[in-house]
Amino acid sequence: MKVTIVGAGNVGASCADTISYRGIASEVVLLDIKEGFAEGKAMDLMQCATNTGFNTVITGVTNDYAKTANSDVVVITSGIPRKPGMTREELIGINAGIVKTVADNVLAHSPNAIIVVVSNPMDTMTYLTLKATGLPKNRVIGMGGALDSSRFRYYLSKALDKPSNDVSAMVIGGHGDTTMIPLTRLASYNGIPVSEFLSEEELAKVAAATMVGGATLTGLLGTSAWYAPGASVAYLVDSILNDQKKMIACSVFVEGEYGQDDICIGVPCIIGKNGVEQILDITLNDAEKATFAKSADAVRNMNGDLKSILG
Ligand SMILES: NC(=O)C1=CN([C@@H]2O[C@H](COP(=O)(O)OP(=O)(O)OC[C@H]3O[C@@H](n4cnc5c(N)ncnc54)[C@H](O)[C@@H]3O)[C@@H](O)[C@H]2O)C=CC1
Ligand SMILES: O=C([O-])CC(=O)C(=O)O
Repeated sequence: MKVTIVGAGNVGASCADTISYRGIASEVVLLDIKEGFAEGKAMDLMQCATNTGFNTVITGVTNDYAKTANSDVVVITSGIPRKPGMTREELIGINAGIVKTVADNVLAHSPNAIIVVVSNPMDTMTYLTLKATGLPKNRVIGMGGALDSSRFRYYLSKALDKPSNDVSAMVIGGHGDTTMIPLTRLASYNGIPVSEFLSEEELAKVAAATMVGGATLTGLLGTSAWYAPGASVAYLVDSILNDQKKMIACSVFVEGEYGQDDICIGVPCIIGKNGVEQILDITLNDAEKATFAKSADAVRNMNGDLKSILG
């Protein structure tokens, strides 16, 4: 199975690292616009093979889309990341043009690929990719919920003082500092509601920390995070390539689910070889419904900024 990752920067390279280390794909092509950069990243990663014991072949190319031909999955991480103090939404001006061009280029060589959109603002870039390419909605998937949910589980595990992998929890809604919806009511510690162990106040703190999880890391690192984002993309790609049918919160095109239409927003999805195989339209309580509607309004509002590029 062949995966192309466009953008060999922090997230793209970290994703290639996890995909190869875990043997998720037999072939990974890293493509970047910066001369020699993807070639260097691929060479560095391939020199891990004997020490970590993987057999994936990673190739790096400078803007040569012919080398990406017949990819099963294409991951788009090209574009700029935010700096401390910025929102993801502020990246739209530069990233929209990059994402649209990249999506057109990859599809010219891999017409059957499933596209995973990572570049920010991710929900808007996912919508742009879907509308600009005309691909069926099952083949355009925005990655945000997998990462936000892993951060939610991390913060819950710290509050509970228990291992992250014993915590089950999900974040839906937009992938933004104010649009994310950590579903606290449904979070559990090995099947036991976390409200058995944590007060409402503690849970509110966990939810707030989750929502600004990306901003916190951007403040610490000077640019946005990459290890957990890369691993989250790899997790999603694994479910597609190996038809695992995992339930992952992804930004996908909704048509009536959660009372919304004509936006891409984070909802629980079954992810398999056909991409988005099902959207789980679960019952939210009144407060969650109101928060989801507000999140959807913000996401829809951002899509308005795409008018000039979508025509
Ligand atoms: N959806 C999510 O959960 C997450 C999204 N992101 C987003 O992912 C994007 C990438 O972040 P990083 O890897 O940290 O940035 P980075 O700056 O390390 O890497 C981006 C790469 O894209 C390349 N690039 C720019 N224009 C290109 C083009 N037209 N064609 C090919 N390559 C091109 C650059 O040369 C650079 O190497 C950012 O927009 C960031 O906000 C980052 C983390 C999580
Ligand atoms: O915070 C950012 O800008 C990058 C991102 O989307 C994340 O790490 O969640």
